[in-house]
Amino acid sequence: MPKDRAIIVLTAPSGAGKTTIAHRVLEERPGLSFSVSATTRDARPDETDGEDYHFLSVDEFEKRINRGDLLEYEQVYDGLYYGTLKSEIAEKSKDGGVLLDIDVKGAVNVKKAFGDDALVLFVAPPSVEELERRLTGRGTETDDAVTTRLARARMELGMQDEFDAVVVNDDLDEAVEETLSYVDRFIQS
Ligand SMILES: Nc1nc2c(ncn2[C@@H]2O[C@H](COP(=O)(O)OP(=O)(O)O)[C@@H](O)[C@H]2O)c(=O)[nH]1
Ligand SMILES: Nc1ncnc2c1ncn2[C@@H]1O[C@H](COP(=O)(O)OP(=O)(O)O)[C@@H](O)[C@H]1O
Repeated sequence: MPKDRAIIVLTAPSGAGKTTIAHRVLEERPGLSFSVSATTRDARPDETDGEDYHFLSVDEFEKRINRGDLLEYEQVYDGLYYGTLKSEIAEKSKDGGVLLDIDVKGAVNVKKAFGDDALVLFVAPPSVEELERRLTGRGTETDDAVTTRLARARMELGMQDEFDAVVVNDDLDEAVEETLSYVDRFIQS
């Protein structure tokens, strides 16, 4: 029987490919909705406010924290805030399931909050060298930002055993198929 509430989390070091996989999963499973996080980082050229993120000022983000609007939040890089809005999860999790693309510490917190109602998949790069190539190739970060993300990635890769399953994103199509099979099994369980 399908679950009453389904929360699916893709987590990974920056550059491992979780956003790419998340977009593919949402195309393949239109019943799932995306949890649009709030952030204080600037939008990238290909991002849309309200679709990829809710882009907020620091002031506005801190007001939301104080109002208790956030399920979880982290200052992930350079003091930038990222967080999951409770309002994104409340309805979407019951209505076909919700997909979150969040950092590793946030994923641990979501698992603690939702237990068996949450499936947390860790997307791993095939190697740290390939992760660096992808981060550099994406061209959205300065060299300093790439260095910061790689340093954090080493810590995050050490946490992969804490999650429900690990998907190695080497061949993208295979990683998408594997993710879909975990998602389908979870939603039907
Ligand atoms: N804890 C938490 N992390 C988030 C949230 N939204 C995004 N992140 C994470 O913040 C990190 C930086 O995201 P972003 O700037 O989009 O960079 P990218 O992951 O390298 O594309 C990534 O690990 C995201 O998964 C959120 O709502 N909560
Ligand atoms: N399997 C893959 N093989 C090669 N490049 C990939 C693969 N998956 C993603 N990429 C590329 O790697 C970069 C980082 O992917 P992205 O989805 O933005 O990562 P994340 O959201 O985890 O930071 C992007 O340029 C993306 O096109």
